[in-house]
Amino acid sequence: MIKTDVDGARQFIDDEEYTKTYEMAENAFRQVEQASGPGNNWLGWRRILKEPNDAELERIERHAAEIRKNADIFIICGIGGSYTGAKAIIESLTSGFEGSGLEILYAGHHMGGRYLHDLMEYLKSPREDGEPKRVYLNVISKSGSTLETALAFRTIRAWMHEEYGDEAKNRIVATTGESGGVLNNIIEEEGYAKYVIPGDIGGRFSVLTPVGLLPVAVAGIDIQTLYYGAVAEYELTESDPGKILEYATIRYILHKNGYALDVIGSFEPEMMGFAAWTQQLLGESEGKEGKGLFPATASYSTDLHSIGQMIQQGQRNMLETLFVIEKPISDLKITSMSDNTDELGYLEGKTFHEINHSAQEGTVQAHLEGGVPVIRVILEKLNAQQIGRFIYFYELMTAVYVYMLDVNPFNQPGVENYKQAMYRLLGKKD
Ligand SMILES: O=P(O)(O)OC[C@H]1O[C@](O)(CO)[C@@H](O)[C@@H]1O
Repeated sequence: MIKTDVDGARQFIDDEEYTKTYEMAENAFRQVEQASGPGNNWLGWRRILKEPNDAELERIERHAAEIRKNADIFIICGIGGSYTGAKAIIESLTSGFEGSGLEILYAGHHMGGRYLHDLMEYLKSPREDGEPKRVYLNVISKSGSTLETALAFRTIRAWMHEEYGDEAKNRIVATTGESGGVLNNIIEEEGYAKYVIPGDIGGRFSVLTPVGLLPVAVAGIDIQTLYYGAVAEYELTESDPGKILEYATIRYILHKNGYALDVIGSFEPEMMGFAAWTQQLLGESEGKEGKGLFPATASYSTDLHSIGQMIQQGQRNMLETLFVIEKPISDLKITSMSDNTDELGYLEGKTFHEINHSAQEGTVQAHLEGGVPVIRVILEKLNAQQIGRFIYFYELMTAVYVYMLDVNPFNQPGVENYKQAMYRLLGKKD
């Protein structure tokens, strides 16, 4: 199960205030459970774990196996919740140094012209053996109209049709809402394979739908284990939500007492994709009506040598969340050397994981002394089962905590503002 260590935050909180606020967390959990809070038609991320759709999981596995067999490159084309979760899972469970095999690339998550130009050049360039690259594309957009994604999709699919002719339609997969929107029109016209994003699940809560599951399965990750990890966490927290309520209570009290930032990070670089995923999950859910903790991210030790200074001695308005892995998948012993010119001989016999652990403990001690409350969220091991649990743990914690703020966790009205201003400048007709 997902464990937490909140001692480093509780010391900043008065016991009486904690007990009183915990009751609010219980009420907020009841709102989620009974679907009685604002945005209660957006709770499909719970429904899918209560009633798993095994037929869909199997369809995704079959399709992913076929893509893995035939593709050199698989492009995930989406923005926000349409790609962040898959990227986080893939980066956490694959090493990035596999070398040969299927390459996973991303598009549609920004409008950088150079990036897309260079990506297209790369796709067009032949493989080492001189053969053309076999490219597959998964466009993921619930609305089907997000401009960043739609433009990248237009660019890549136009080239794929030119390059592969009729075969292109077997290489393009679309994941979108049940009906409506231009993407559904394109799918109908071209005959692309389609996966549906359920209407009651918003983008940032959609990683355990085909949005995340198809790309993750294509990356060779066992989606059954991932999915049923989330189911296990769902079942556990239905009867025993204590850890979630504790976490939400602490976050709520710190927010109420004037804290403004949550610096989310890890000493494990492979968890940083999840820092980005959590950033969107929390940010779009709580940042409304003048409320919310700004979710910043920090990768350690790297960022101890940049924003570490600020965390230690800057404005005292931040808490810190650390994702911890107890047992590493793999580890490395410090190299033994006959001489000790580099004066590191005292570390011989230790592993990098052990030393990283000391770096983490030392940092937590320093940050606590510097007045920064620290919450640790702990995975026993980095595997598909624990990651599935972690995903649901955060989804539920987010919903409970945001209900405590008396805010609808499931909409993001503010995101429209930049779109409208951009469309005006681009001269889009209504
Ligand atoms: O899947 P779509 O409709 O392209 O939206 C992408 C993302 O944009 C948002 O609606 C706003 O950022 C996110 O919630 C969503 O994940």
